[in-house]
Amino acid sequence: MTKGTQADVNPDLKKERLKCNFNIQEVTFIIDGGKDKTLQRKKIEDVALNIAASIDEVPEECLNLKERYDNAVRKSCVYSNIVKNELLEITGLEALGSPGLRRTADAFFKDVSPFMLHLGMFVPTIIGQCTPEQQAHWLPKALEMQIIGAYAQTELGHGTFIRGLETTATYDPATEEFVLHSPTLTSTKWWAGGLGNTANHCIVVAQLYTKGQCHGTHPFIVPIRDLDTHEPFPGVKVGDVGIRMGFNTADNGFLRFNQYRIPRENMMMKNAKVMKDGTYVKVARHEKLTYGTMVFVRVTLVMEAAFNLAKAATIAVRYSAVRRQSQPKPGEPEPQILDYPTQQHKLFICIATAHALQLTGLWLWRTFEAVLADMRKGDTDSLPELHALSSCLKAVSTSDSAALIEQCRFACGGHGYMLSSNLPLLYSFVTATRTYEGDYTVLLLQTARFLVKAWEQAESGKVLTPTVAYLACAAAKEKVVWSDSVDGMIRSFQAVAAGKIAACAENIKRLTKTGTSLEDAWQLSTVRLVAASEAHCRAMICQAYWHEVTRLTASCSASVKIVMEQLATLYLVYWALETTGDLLRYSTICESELNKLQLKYEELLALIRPNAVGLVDAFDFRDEILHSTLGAYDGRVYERLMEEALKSPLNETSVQSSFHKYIRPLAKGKL
Ligand SMILES: CCCCCCCCCCCCCC(=O)SCCNC(=O)CCNC(=O)[C@H](O)C(C)(C)COP(=O)(O)OP(=O)(O)OC[C@H]1O[C@@H](n2cnc3c(N)ncnc32)[C@H](O)[C@@H]1OP(=O)(O)O
Ligand SMILES: Cc1cc2nc3c(=O)[nH]c(=O)nc-3n(C[C@H](O)[C@H](O)[C@H](O)COP(=O)(O)OP(=O)(O)OC[C@H]3O[C@@H](n4cnc5c(N)ncnc54)[C@H](O)[C@@H]3O)c2cc1C
Repeated sequence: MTKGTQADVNPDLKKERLKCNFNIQEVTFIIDGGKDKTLQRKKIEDVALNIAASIDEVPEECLNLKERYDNAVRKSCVYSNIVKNELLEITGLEALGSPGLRRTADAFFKDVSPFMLHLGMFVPTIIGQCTPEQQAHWLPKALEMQIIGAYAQTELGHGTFIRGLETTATYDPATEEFVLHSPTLTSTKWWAGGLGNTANHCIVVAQLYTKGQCHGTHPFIVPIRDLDTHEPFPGVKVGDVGIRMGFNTADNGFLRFNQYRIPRENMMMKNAKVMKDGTYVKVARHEKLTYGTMVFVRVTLVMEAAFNLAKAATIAVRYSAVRRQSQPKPGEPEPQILDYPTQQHKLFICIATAHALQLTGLWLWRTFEAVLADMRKGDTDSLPELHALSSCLKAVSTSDSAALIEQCRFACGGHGYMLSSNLPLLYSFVTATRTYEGDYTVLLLQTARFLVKAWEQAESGKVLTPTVAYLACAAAKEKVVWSDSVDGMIRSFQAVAAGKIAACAENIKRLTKTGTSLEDAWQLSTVRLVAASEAHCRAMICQAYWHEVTRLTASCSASVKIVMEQLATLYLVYWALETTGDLLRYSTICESELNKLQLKYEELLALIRPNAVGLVDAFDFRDEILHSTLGAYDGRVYERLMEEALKSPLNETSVQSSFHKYIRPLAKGKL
């Protein structure tokens, strides 16, 4: 954070900080994943943010589309040099996935870097899908930025259904090349970030044909532009997909091939190979290992959702401490809007959800690393559970984060609608995460497949994997008695999930018994399957969040333990109240217990209130990263709004030329 002098700080914010009764730094360490991680992040920020401070002469939003793109490329090059020459020295290759790097990127780009997919997907796919020899060839070039890559999987006609992709890669043994082709309009690659004008290489996911047989989709590394002239190669047609809701500096592109040839070695061959004579050899022990990059990105998106929500919560809570409005008690001063329980209801769940997603995200990351370690030993048994876990957590975290960021904007009233608050841009960026890397509904249905199978295993008394172990109690018809203790609430959320999964399985069984095909029975059950999957995911987040809070605060000061537990309890109670219908159906909760729960919720809001600003300070965002007139550390909201307004190009002259061209002639009847 940029603290400035105490004298500059808004007096209400100053008082809030004095009220805070826990050690902010201890909470920062928990959120970052440990003291060492915080120190490393701060080191990275110190190096990168000095440069970022002077990177934009004109506010990004005042530039036209083309200028914004050029400016984003300029900044991406400056930033890449910092990463390459300074930041990677701090942490080594590990820095690529470090929170410090993610945070400092936001100081450079209010929107998105056209290089984001280079580091976000191109490099990870080289690491995940190439043989060691291929990695030795491509990785240094990519890390040195000698080549810039994109990830082109989605086509105009298909995004979700990967097996339906139409681009073909046909092996020609005579020349030992693959021939890439886009046979239809709908086979045009569409959406890839960085592809339109920036990338000179691209990972292309295409249907592989060899010896006249199709072997399904496989990834290829494809040079698409000349490294010197940057002109597209003959046989390649590439461009920008047009203006989008957000991501307008991300350079999302389209790509078509006309019988375009690449060497055989450009097939990414870790999981499958095509030999010189065209023989296809499967290496991987699991059918879906070519989907590995998507699983990796889904895992990282859970913490990405937490990060963006934490930014929005910081902006809205600080603003709510500064903003005063209305006069509920005659003759008394207008209260800070943060004192209204309805405002606390809008905002404290945002802080709690940012914690829940961050701690669940860290736990998921460790699970991912453990599965990778198993797979290196040839054991893919835990992959289905990881796919089910990462699918639903990606879906629910991105959806919750987008909805709550919009809630933060509502909580800031009219000023939240200003671009300079940064809430609109944050929302347009995050709402895309609900769609990309697997649409919300589609991913929940993937988890549902796993859950229905797990239910069948539970019913037949088989041992269940850890994340679905709770199904055993439901299958054994054990009644869950409601209790508002933390463990009691988690058990009840699990009972809701189990009840919904059981009802889906029951419905599918009923339909198939009466002659409906399994596919149709599944489709007819999908509305409930999505709801069951979401309930499972919510129960899992509640359990992981509480477990992590207990574990991580075991050696903390008492006040930190208290405030972290208050937030986690608030999260559980909030979701119990949001899902009362489900609890009434699947647990023993009754009306008096619901009333008690509502009171508990209101008490928690009051308990958290004095620590609200301290809690968002603990996210430790420097002003250069927040980019917000409403959320800066010093709370000089009105001064900053005025300063930004004066930067508008419409304030450069007191009279616009349009007055003389149109308004005056209109008034004079001469138009
Ligand atoms: C610096 C800033 C950083 C910011 C963040 C990073 C930036 C990133 C920015 C990103 C920008 C955006 C970038 C982008 O957007 S890149 C494009 C992303 N695209 C997608 O995500 C497409 C989504 N679609 C799919 O993933 C598949 O088509 C699905 C999964 C829907 C179906 O597929 P398919 O039709 O082939 O399969 P099936 O349904 O017949 O199921 C058959 C079986 O396969 C199992 N199965 C399926 N999948 C997996 C899996 N993965 N691991 C293990 N197993 C898997 C499945 O459970 C089932 O098992 P069973 O039930 O039969 O036992
Ligand atoms: C900002 C942004 C950046 C992107 N970047 C990239 C990139 O770099 N590279 C890349 O390859 N792609 C990229 N994408 C594409 C993205 O991955 C796809 O848009 C996403 O996977 C969804 O696929 P779709 O667009 O085909 O949606 P569709 O699948 O057509 O979805 C439309 C609707 O149909 C529903 N639906 C579809 N199938 C089913 C089903 N089986 N059952 C029930 N409902 C279903 C969905 O729930 C949704 O409501 C990007 C997209 C965006 C928005």
